[in-house]
Amino acid sequence: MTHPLPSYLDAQHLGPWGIYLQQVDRVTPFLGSLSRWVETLKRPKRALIVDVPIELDNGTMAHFEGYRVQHNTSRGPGKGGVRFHQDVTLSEVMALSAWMSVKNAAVNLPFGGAKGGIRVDPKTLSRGELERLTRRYTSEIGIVIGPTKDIPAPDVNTNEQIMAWMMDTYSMNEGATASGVVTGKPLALGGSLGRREATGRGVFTVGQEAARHIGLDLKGARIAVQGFGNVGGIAGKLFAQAGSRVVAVQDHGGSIYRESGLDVPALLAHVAEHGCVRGFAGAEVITDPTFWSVPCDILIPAALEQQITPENAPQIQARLVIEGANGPTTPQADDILRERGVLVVPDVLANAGGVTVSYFEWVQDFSSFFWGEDEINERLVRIMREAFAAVWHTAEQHGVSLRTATFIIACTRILQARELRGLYP
Ligand SMILES: NC(=O)C1=CN([C@@H]2O[C@H](COP(=O)(O)OP(=O)(O)OC[C@H]3O[C@@H](n4cnc5c(N)ncnc54)[C@H](OP(=O)(O)O)[C@@H]3O)[C@@H](O)[C@H]2O)C=CC1
Ligand SMILES: O=C(O)CCC(=O)C(=O)O
Repeated sequence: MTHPLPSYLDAQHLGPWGIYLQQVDRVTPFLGSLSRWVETLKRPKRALIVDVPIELDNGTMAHFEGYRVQHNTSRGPGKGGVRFHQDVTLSEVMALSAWMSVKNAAVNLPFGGAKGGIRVDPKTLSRGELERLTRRYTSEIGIVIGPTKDIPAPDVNTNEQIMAWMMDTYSMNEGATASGVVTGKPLALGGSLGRREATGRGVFTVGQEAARHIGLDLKGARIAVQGFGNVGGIAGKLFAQAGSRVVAVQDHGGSIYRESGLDVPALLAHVAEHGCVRGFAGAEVITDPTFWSVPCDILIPAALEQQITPENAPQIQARLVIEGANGPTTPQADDILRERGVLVVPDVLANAGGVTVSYFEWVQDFSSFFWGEDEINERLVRIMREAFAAVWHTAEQHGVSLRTATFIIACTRILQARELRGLYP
């Protein structure tokens, strides 16, 4: 017997988790007999909320709320990043963990889905405070993570240094160095070549494939990017290297535009120095709402969820949207874009490059044998291309969007694993 979902698990509940549930509803008719088990996708396996108290530099105490959610582990240990952001909520982390289950299955990695986060604006913390926060959070979630249980990685506002502190804290508690407990580590601690660039490289690779399918030449193609951090910055760089023109970029600091194309290396250097695109000399400033209607061929949302909405979807000029971010497009906006003939390469496929190289890192840590960068990039590109081809074929076969096609492939794999493991009567 199935009880009604609690309100925070309800599809009508606005927010990322509600969006994820609507996506599951859309895939269910395509799951055949496996649709009997679809309820398992509609609730996380395990959700941990932790209090993270730290001493601030001024001697006072502060308490932050942290989360680690394991959505599904049918296909392997939980895998997914950790986000430090002032707007992080349990519902958001639940959705991000579920998208990890789908993503990992879509590119056929032997992982389930998990995600973590702390509700904090890390920009307000000193380095020492950030380290104490990271270590206490790791200690608190230490009861559910581990190299064969659940392996965190970087996400928004987290990086190699934070992964190093997480690895060290977990190892201290275990009494042995456990490099496989997190990925996205510095190279000197068992990190992998190519991990930092992997998500952007994956975005670029599926972009190449999608552009080829719709007859869009990347040379001279105009690109708009929202979010110029790890994902958006690297993707922008790779498109520019391929001869595309990055004409518009938006981050928290504002939006900038240059019809003939921004100088991407100079913009990356500016962001590294100043923290945002504001003040970049070689561009005109545009308003944030105008960003969505700039003339462009490819739009890459690479910031946060729910950025492409029914309000701005009708204005988008691009023929192709490649979702670098997780959950950037609401289901209603998805429908508007589809009706308008805009092709959307969904997050659960487009940004899978990061976790794919995280998988390589995890394998390298276990074998204590490290691969060369060319080998890593070749394997990454091959996996992304094969996954894209399978999704394209499934979309044509069923007459559905690339998002629903990716969900068909991934949810079938997850539910088959569930069934084979005999978790059902
Ligand atoms: N890192 C990874 O390997 C992966 C990341 N992703 C997803 O990609 C997205 C970006 O992550 P990542 O690049 O790692 O994060 P970063 O922290 O490196 O960068 C985030 C970027 O988004 C910008 N941003 C944040 N909020 C807004 C906003 N409201 N409007 C405009 N810009 C905003 C930030 O600007 P500012 O600095 O000014 O705040 C920054 O440029 C997230 O959705 C993440 O989940 C997906 C797969 C893997
Ligand atoms: O590299 C990883 O394990 C996870 C990356 C991630 O958080 C994501 O794909 O959203």
